[in-house]
Amino acid sequence: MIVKVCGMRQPENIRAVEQAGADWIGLICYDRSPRFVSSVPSYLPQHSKRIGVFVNEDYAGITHRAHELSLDYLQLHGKETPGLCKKLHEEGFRLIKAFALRKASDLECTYAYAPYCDYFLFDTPCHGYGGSGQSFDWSILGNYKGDTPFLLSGGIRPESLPALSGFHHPRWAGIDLNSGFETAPAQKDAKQLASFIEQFRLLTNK
Ligand SMILES: O=C(O)c1ccccc1NCC(=O)[C@H](O)[C@H](O)COP(=O)(O)O
Repeated sequence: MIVKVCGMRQPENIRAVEQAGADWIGLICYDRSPRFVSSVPSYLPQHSKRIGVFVNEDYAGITHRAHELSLDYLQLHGKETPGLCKKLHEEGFRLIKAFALRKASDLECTYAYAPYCDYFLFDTPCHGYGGSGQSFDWSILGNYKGDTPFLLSGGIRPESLPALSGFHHPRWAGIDLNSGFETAPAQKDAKQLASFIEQFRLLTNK
């Protein structure tokens, strides 16, 4: 299972979260977020994959930051079109498309993105696009019949372990952690994360 820790910014905290066992570390490239990464941190993940999170950014803006931060994956978290995903995919970028799920029919639009995306990320609808700390009804995912693997996101916190151990889906590939492990915006509790990640791996056996 992939464990992504999103919304990181501070160099020493990035290093600590990497050592805590995060497979992927998310850097928010959206200037309206309290977790916005405005410049290049003096330490960037060396072992964890680097994920850049974008909201309704244009092609030039995305590719500029992808090169600047040497991103491994681009997470598109807004209303990006399948056409933009196609263009980025054809340029060799690896993509994660995020979808906010309110109801089962919200899954229908995911299929148009499947040819261009390596992963989907299913999150909670909210005003600011992400990092809300709220979870959504995971039972909706029983209706997801696609082949693209997905990360479960939105409001996952230390107390979520029992619910995660009861969640099953053939395309479930990992979890995305953010505000549930924060001491301040973009500042994560690395000790709490290390303990959670260890227990999650034991529970899911992966
Ligand atoms: O984290 C943000 O501030 C953010 C802002 C705008 C778009 C996306 C954002 N975060 C992306 C993520 O992948 C979050 O981890 C995801 O929304 C879950 O966050 P949380 O509910 O706090 O666990």
